[in-house]
Amino acid sequence: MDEKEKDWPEEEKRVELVVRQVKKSIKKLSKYAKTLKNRVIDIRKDFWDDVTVNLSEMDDIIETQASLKQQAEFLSERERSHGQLSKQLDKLERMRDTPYFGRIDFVENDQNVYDSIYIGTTSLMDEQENEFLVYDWRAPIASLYYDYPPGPAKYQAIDEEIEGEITLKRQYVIRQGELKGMFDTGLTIGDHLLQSVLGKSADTQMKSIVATIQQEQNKIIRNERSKMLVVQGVAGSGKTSAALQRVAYLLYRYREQLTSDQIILFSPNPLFNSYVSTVLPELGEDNMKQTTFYHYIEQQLGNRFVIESPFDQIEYYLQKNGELKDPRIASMSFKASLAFKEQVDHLLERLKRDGMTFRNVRFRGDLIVGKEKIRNYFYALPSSLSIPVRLEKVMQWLLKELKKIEKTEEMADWVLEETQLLDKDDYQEAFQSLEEEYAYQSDVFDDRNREEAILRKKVIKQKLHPLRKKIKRFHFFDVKNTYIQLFSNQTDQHDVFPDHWDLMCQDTKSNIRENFLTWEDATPFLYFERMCIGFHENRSIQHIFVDEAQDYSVFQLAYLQKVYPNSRMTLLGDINQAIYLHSLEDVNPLSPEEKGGQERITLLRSYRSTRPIVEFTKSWMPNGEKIESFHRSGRLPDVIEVDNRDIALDKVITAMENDQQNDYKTIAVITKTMKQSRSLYQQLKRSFPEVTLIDFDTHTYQKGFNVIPAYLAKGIEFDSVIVWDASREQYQDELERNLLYTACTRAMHELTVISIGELSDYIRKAPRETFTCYKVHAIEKQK
Ligand SMILES: Nc1ncnc2c1ncn2[C@@H]1O[C@H](COP(=O)(O)OP(=O)(O)OP(=O)(O)O)[C@@H](O)[C@H]1O
Repeated sequence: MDEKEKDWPEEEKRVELVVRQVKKSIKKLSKYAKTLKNRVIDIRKDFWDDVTVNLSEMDDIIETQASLKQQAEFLSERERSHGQLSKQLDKLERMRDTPYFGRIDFVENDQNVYDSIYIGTTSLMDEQENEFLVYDWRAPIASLYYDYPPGPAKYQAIDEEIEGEITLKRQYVIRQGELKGMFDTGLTIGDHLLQSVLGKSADTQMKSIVATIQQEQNKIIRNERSKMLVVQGVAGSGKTSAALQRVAYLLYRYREQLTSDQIILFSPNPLFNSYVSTVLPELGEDNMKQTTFYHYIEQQLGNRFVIESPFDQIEYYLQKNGELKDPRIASMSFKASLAFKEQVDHLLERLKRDGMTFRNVRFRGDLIVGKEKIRNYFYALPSSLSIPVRLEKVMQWLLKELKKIEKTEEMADWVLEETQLLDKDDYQEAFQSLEEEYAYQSDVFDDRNREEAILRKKVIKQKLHPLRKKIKRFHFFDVKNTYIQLFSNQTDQHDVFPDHWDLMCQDTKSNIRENFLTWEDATPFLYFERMCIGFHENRSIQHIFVDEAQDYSVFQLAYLQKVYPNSRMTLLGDINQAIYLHSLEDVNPLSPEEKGGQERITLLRSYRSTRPIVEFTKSWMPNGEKIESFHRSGRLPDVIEVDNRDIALDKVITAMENDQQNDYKTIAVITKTMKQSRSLYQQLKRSFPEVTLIDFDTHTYQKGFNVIPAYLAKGIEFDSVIVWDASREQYQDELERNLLYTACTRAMHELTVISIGELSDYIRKAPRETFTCYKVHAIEKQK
């Protein structure tokens, strides 16, 4: 009998004991929660009984207000406590099922007794509240479990480092409050357990990985030092999982200072938002804010511009097969480059001396302040002042000018005419202010004139209101015409003009004048505008997480850093999955070049896919030999080369039928473009009416069959993936290769790649033993 078997009865007893304690705590808390709930209901019901309302004298009014405030605070304090209790109860409910998942026996140096530390998703004390029955996985001591194999180990307690030895490291499978299995493990936590977790079906919601966090992932989760943490992780290495556990860790570690609304996650697409939305609540934490960069830009500029989405941009690129001779594609590449950012910064520098363009300020068609005058005022301000400060001063000056207009126009005839058009409420208000005035001056008997004066003031205020608002929003500054100075033939801006320069200038100018921003223009324009009028800094956000960070341009990251100056950044991505032209720049945050001011963690092991899928996909990627697979077995990927679309469709249908027989829950047919997805969907619907098409606006996806373009599948995974048309014609350049890699690496258990015509050269590079190849010719089909 080995140690483990010997311990089984004792371990079983301990599970029972802890579950009993959990149940007791649930009972106690439920009782308390019920009382609190009733109390809240009572307070709400009797709210007014306990408030002293007396409005006769000023003193009474103040007293009433104070009494109201006190009562409201009392109520909200109870409501808050009730909310916290409910959360605590939810955590305990989860513990009733799985109270803990791991244990280490740790003996501190210079002591001779070991402590058994049991680790679960939440801490639990014994009844006397003397001892921890279970430690929260985020507690300092729990880091031992993730960081060390049995042997010498240390951890950072609040104010000291504690060294000692781990004498046992054990993993449990506890379900429905019963011990089902246990394993003693080395460094890799529960290879055995990981196998079984990863072998399960993919879900439409991501899972929490607390029980099996790996050492490298733990470094990401518990990193507290870096202002900028960059994680380069191969496909399926657990970047997103680690990021979410990191959010949970930070919320626990800094629970006194940090709340979930001080954390933002920038995710790649709306689908992904819902995919990860359950992880934190599963851990008993509130979700952080989540957005996509596109959504964010839309919020900033969407009321003034129509903004192309990144997905439309990528569609354009893919449909043109990345043809660099295409002027639009040349423009995308140029506008995302560091060279262009330098030009924008150069223009901003020049604008300090010259070049700011303004608009005339007019009121009812009359010129109030001309653009030249504004320009002169701006450039007469001390040049030591920044552009935003000078614009602010111009704004103040213009507002003063408006005040003057208010005075001079008051007696104009048009104002009197307009008073007739005021509505009932305005008259009522005027009447009231007259009454108040007369209350103090009972000898004045000039009400007609006084009323007219009040109404005139009202009219002029109302009429000037929109203009005042515009001035406060810097409408007098002609940002569009100032920005498009970048697109001229001025030689001080360029050493060499990029390809298709004239056409690029023409298109950019006309788009911007028509209030349309292509995706490549959107962030540079916004960056430029904010550098002029000032950034609305958000100082409350403490942490930003950027997933798929390889797809962000220099502008986008520079922008985020400016808007969230107080925030620490965690950038997660995979250079091999870069699918935007700008991602190929050296400045890509995930590119291997060392950059100052960052800490870098690299994840090389892929957990998502079976070993055969990882071996196949890595063989055609640069530095692929560094990618490690987790030893999970599976079938070799099928690669099917056919010579026409009809046979390809047949093959997709057969693969889908097989997936159905294998009982796979989530199956995706992944295409290169949206256009392909749409047409394939129409055809597949005839054989599988339940198939779903995922497009730009899909926010959640269902189990079953999905048809989806590769760039929308970023970040998510499926049991089985069928890649539609991986032919040479479709996948040629570097971005297309990355897209193909992204598509194939979405598969957890099964991968089928279909090519109409000759296979893409990338796949041809894969060693023959990494996939099963079939060639199906039309002639064979006719037989
Ligand atoms: N330590 C772990 N324990 C259990 N499962 C894990 C672990 N790490 C990763 N996984 C699983 O591996 C899969 C991939 O994880 P995740 O999506 O976080 O990877 P990723 O690096 O963000 O992938 P990609 O860049 O390809 O989108 C998920 O199913 C996740 O649950």
